[in-house]
Amino acid sequence: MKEVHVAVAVIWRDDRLLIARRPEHAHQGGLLEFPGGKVEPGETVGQALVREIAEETGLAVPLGSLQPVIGIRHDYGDKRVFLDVWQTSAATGVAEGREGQPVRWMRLDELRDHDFPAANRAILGALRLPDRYGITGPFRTPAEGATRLAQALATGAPPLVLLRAPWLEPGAYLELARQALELCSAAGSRLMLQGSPAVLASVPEAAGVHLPWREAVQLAERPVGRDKLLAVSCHNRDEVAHAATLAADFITLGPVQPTPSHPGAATLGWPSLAEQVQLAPMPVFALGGVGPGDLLKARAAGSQGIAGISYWW
Ligand SMILES: Nc1nc2c([nH]c(=O)n2[C@H]2C[C@H](O)[C@@H](COP(=O)(O)OP(=O)(O)OP(=O)(O)O)O2)c(=O)[nH]1
Repeated sequence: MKEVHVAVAVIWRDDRLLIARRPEHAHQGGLLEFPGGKVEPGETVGQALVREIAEETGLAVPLGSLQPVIGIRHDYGDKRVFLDVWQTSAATGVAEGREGQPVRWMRLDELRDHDFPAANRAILGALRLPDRYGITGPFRTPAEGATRLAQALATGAPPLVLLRAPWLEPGAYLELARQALELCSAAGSRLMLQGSPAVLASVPEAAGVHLPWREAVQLAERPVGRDKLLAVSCHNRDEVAHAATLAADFITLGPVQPTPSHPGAATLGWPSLAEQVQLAPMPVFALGGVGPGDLLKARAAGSQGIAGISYWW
């Protein structure tokens, strides 16, 4: 079955995005969707987006305002699609359903995964995730960890933080996790715990659990509910495929470049990262030797953003 290249538009106006309902008779009919449609032969994805947005909603979008969000390959059984998702906040005009479909400006927190086609889960996931994922760096004791975390958060809190301390005893890690939860919540950051799914069961207020590869490889299915985030550390395409089997909400992939925390480790480089991101059916954070200065490069490679220690710790 040939893959259909679909241009999908996330159109923002203030804090709302434009949502349409697919016609009942269409493929995935009756479900909600982002405006978009097939990329016609000879068209770039940008041209397809500008055309589809105008045809379906009456809005005008400047080509240069479109920014990549994520690319999702999905097999519906009766149809294989590559959803090429871009966003803009520069659309002008009054939105109307030009093809008879109802359209509505909705807040992100109003959108529920199951109202959309299955492939949209990753799109909504990407929109809900930030472009910076801060990982905690070296410290010795839980007390020192809490002090260092408070300092780091004060100098620029990443919206999503991973508490990484594989050298702590399980009890000490949980003690620190409870403190970290309070610190992060006061700083407006969400906290991910690192380790086995059991750590999340012990501190269920955390946003989710991030599995190191050595934990992920032991699992055959998603170990936590959909109300929590599941992340996996991946280093190559086989690991990305396994993370997909576990239905991970996002992954980190790297090291992209040499990094002080893992000296001598083999690096992927940006071109190889971009190739593997293409295959990943979930948002990917580029990890290893990257910081906010690499955000444009990371986004151009199709990833969600950057993850790292050295830039904030
Ligand atoms: N526009 C859009 N399509 C989506 C989304 N999510 C998703 O899985 N799709 C799928 C459903 C369709 O199989 C395909 C888009 O097809 P389309 O909307 O252009 O339909 P079309 O009329 O050109 O296609 P067809 O009926 O000629 O086959 O992508 C989404 O959020 N927006």
